[in-house]
Amino acid sequence: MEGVPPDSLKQEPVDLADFINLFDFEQMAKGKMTEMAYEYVASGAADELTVRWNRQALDAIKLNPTVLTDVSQLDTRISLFGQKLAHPILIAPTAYHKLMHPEGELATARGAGLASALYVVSSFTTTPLAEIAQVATQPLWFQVYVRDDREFTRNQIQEAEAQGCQALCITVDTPVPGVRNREQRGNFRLPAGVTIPHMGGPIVEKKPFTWNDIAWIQSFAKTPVLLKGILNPDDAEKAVQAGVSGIIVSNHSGRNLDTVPATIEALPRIAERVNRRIPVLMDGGIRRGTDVLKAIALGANAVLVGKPICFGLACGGAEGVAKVLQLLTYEFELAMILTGRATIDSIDRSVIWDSFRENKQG
Ligand SMILES: Cc1cc2nc3c(=O)[nH]c(=O)nc-3n(C[C@H](O)[C@H](O)[C@H](O)COP(=O)(O)O)c2cc1C
Ligand SMILES: CC(C)CC(=O)C(=O)O
Repeated sequence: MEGVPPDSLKQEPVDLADFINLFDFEQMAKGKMTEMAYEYVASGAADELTVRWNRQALDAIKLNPTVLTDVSQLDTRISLFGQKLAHPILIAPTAYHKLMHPEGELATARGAGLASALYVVSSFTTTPLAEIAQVATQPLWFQVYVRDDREFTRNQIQEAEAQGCQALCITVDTPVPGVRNREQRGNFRLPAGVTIPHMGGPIVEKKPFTWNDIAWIQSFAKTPVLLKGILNPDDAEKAVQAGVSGIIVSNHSGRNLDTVPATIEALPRIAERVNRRIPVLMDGGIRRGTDVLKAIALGANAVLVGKPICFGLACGGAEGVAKVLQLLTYEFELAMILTGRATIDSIDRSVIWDSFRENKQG
C-alpha cells in the first residue's frame, strides 16, 4: 500500500439516505477506503478488549424513563468555557483525514458546520489549520501531541491559537503509540503527497512527558487547556490541582493500552472526584443517542465521537460527516424526549436504572 495517492480512494458516490444509524457507516466505509486506511481507523490495540468493552459497557446500562413530563421546549444547548454550542456532541481529534477522503480535514470542517458541531482538529491533520479555519463555521479546538522539542511544541500551539482555535486538548495517554497489531499487519505508511504540516513527523520519542510539561504549556497558552486521556480519578484530581480548564475521559478508543476499562465505567468515579470544579468530557464507543444521554447522566458535560466521523468522511465527505452527526443528535433528542428530559441539566443520575437496588430488593 506504500505510495498510494489519496485519489486512489474509491470515491463512487453513495446515497446517504441509505444510512440510518452510525453502524451503517463502518460497513460502507470498508468498501470505500484502502485496506490500509480501513485497518488503521477500525483497529484497536493488541487484543482489542478495551475496544469491545467501550461498547459492551454502554449497552449494559439500562435507562429509567420518566413519562408525562413537558418536553415541548427541547433544549440541547450547552456552554463550554464560555463557548455556546448547539448540542453536546463534538468531533474527536483523529489523524490523517486525507486517507479517508481527498478533501481531508476541509470536508470534516464543512461537515461540522452543516451539523453545528465543534471540531477538535488533530495535530496529525493532513491540511494546514489556516485552510481549515477558512471553511470552518463552528468553533475549532486543537489537539496537541507534545514533542520533546519544546520550541516545536510552543510554535505549534501558538500557531493553532493564531488560527483561531479556541481550546487546546493535550493528549496525555500516548507518550508512545500502543501495540497496534492490525496497523502493523496493514504496513501502515502515509501515502506519497500526504503530509502532516503541524506535526513534523511521527511520534518516535520515548518522552519524559510529565506534569511539568503541562505547567509549561499553561504558562504561555492563551486558550483553555484540557487534558485528553484521563482514566484514573487520582489523575483527575491532579489535573484540577494543576489548574487545567477541563479533562477528557478517554481510552483513545482502545487504541493505546489494551485492557483499561471502558470509559463509561471510569466516568462516574472521575466525575465524582472532580465534583463539577471543571468540565469533564468523555469519548469512546459513543454510537447511539442513548449513549450520549448515559454519558451525560453519569457526569459528562459533553461527548466526542471519533471512528464514526472517519467512516462518515470516507463514505460521503462533508455530507457524510454531517449525516453521522445529524443521526446522532437526532437520536439524542429522541432519547431526551422518551426519558422525559427537556434540558441537558435535567439529565441526571436518576435517568439510569439502578440495577443494584433492583437486585437487593429482589
Ligand atoms: C483513526 C483514529 C485516529 C485518531 N487520532 C487521534 C489523534 O490524532 N489524536 C488524539 O488525541 N486522538 C486520536 N484518536 C482518538 C480519538 O480522539 C478519540 O479518543 C476516540 O476515537 C474516541 O472513541 P470512538 O472512536 O470510539 O468514538 C484517534 C482515533 C481514531 C479512531
Ligand atoms: C498518529 C497517531 C498517533 C494518531 C492517533 O492518535 C491514533 O491513531 O490513535
